[in-house]
Amino acid sequence: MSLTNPTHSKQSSAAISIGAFTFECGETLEDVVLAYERSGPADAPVLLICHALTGNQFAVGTKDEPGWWAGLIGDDCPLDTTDYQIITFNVLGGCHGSTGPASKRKVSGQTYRLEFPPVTIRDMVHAQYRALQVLGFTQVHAVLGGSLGGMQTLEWGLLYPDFMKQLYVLAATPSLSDYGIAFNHIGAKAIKDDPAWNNGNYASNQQLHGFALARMAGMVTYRSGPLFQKRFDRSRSEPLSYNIQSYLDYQGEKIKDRFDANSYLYLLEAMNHHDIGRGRGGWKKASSQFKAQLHTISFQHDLLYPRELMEGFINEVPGSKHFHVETDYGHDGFLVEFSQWGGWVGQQIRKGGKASDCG
Ligand SMILES: CC(=O)SCCNC(=O)CCNC(=O)[C@H](O)C(C)(C)COP(=O)(O)OP(=O)(O)OC[C@H]1O[C@@H](n2cnc3c(N)ncnc32)[C@H](O)[C@@H]1OP(=O)(O)O
Ligand SMILES: N[C@@H](CCO)C(=O)O
Repeated sequence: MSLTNPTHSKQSSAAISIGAFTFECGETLEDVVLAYERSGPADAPVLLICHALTGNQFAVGTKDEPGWWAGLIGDDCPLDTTDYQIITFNVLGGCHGSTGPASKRKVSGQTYRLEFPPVTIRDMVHAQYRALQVLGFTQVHAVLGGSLGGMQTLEWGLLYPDFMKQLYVLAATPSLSDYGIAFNHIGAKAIKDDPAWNNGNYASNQQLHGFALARMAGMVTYRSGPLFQKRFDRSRSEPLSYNIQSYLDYQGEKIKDRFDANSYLYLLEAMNHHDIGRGRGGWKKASSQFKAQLHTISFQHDLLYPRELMEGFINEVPGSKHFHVETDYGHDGFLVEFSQWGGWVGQQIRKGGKASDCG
C-alpha cells in the first residue's frame, strides 16, 4: 500500500493491491488494485461511500479541489469526521486509479481496453470487501451511495449482510428500469458508432464525438425539465443558439477531459445488469434478506429511479426508512442541496443525535 497526496493529517488517498481477483464471469485478473480516499480518525467506525457513474474516490477531495460530497462530509457535518472515518473506493472497472479498461497489463504493458472482463456491481462490492480486509476492517458502521453507488450499497447489504449496521441508498432501485437501460443504450451506441472509437482502440478520448453525445443524453436524464426551465428559460447568448444547447455542448466536451470512454461503457453495462433478484429468486425475495437497517432517499423529478419505484421496494423491507426530497434537480439531487437531506442522514447515523448540516 502506498500513501500519496495526503491533504492534511486526517485525510489521504492511496491505492491498495487485492491480488488475483475472479470476476462473476469467471475470468481472473492477477493483480487488481483499488484506489481509495480515507478521512477521519483511523480508530473510528467506518462510513463506506460508494460513488456514482462518473464519480471517483474523491468524495472529500482537497481544499483546492473539493470532492463530490465535500459539503456533506467534515467535522460537525452530517457525515461527521470527528466521530467517523470515511472510506471511498474508485470502483473496479473505473478510471481513477483502480484496475479498469484503461489500466495496463502488468507483464505486457498493453492496455486492457475491451479485453477487460465484463464487470458487475457484485464484482465491485467483492473487490471492495477484499480491499477492506487487507486494510484490516472486519466491519463498517454504514455503507452509503447514490445511483451506481446506491446499487453497490444494495449489493453490500445482500452479499455481506453482517458487515455493516446501516445502509443508505440514494436515487437507486433494486434493478435498473427499462427507461434507464434505454438511455444507457443511446449513450453506448453513440460511443460505439463513432468511427474514432475504433472498437475500443481510440487514439484519444478527445476525438470521441460520440462520447460527448452520450454524456449530453445522460445529462438530460440526470436533471429535470423544471430545472432547465428555471435555469435557461429559452434564453440565448447567441442569436442561433439556446443556452440549454451550449450547456449540453459544454457538458459533452467536459466528460472527455475527466473520464475514459471504455470505462464508461463498462459501467453502463454494469448498471444495466444490476438486479438484486438475480440468482436470489427475484427482488421481493432478496428484499427479505437484508440484516442491516435500510434507509432510502428518493428525489423529485428523478426520471431514472422514481419515488414510486423506490417506495414500492422499501415497503418490502421490514424496519426500513424512506425520505423523499423535493427538488428541481431530479436524479442529481444526491449531489447537491445537502441542507435538504443531509441532516436526516446525519441524524439516522447518530441514532437521534444532532442533525447538523455544514453549509
Ligand atoms: C456521486 C458521484 O460520484 S457522481 C460524480 C460527481 N460528478 C461530478 O463531480 C462531475 C459531474 N458534475 C456534476 O454532476 C455537477 O457539477 C454537480 C451535480 C456536482 C453540480 O451541478 P451544478 O451546480 O448544477 O452545475 P452543472 O454541472 O450543471 O453546470 C455548471 C457548469 O456548466 C457551465 N455552464 C452553465 N451554463 C452554461 C451554458 N449556457 N453554456 C455553456 N456552459 C454552461 C458552467 O460554466 C459550469 O462550468 P464548470 O463545471 O466548468 O464550472
Ligand atoms: N451525474 C452523476 C450521476 C449519474 O448517475 C454522474 O455523472 O455520475
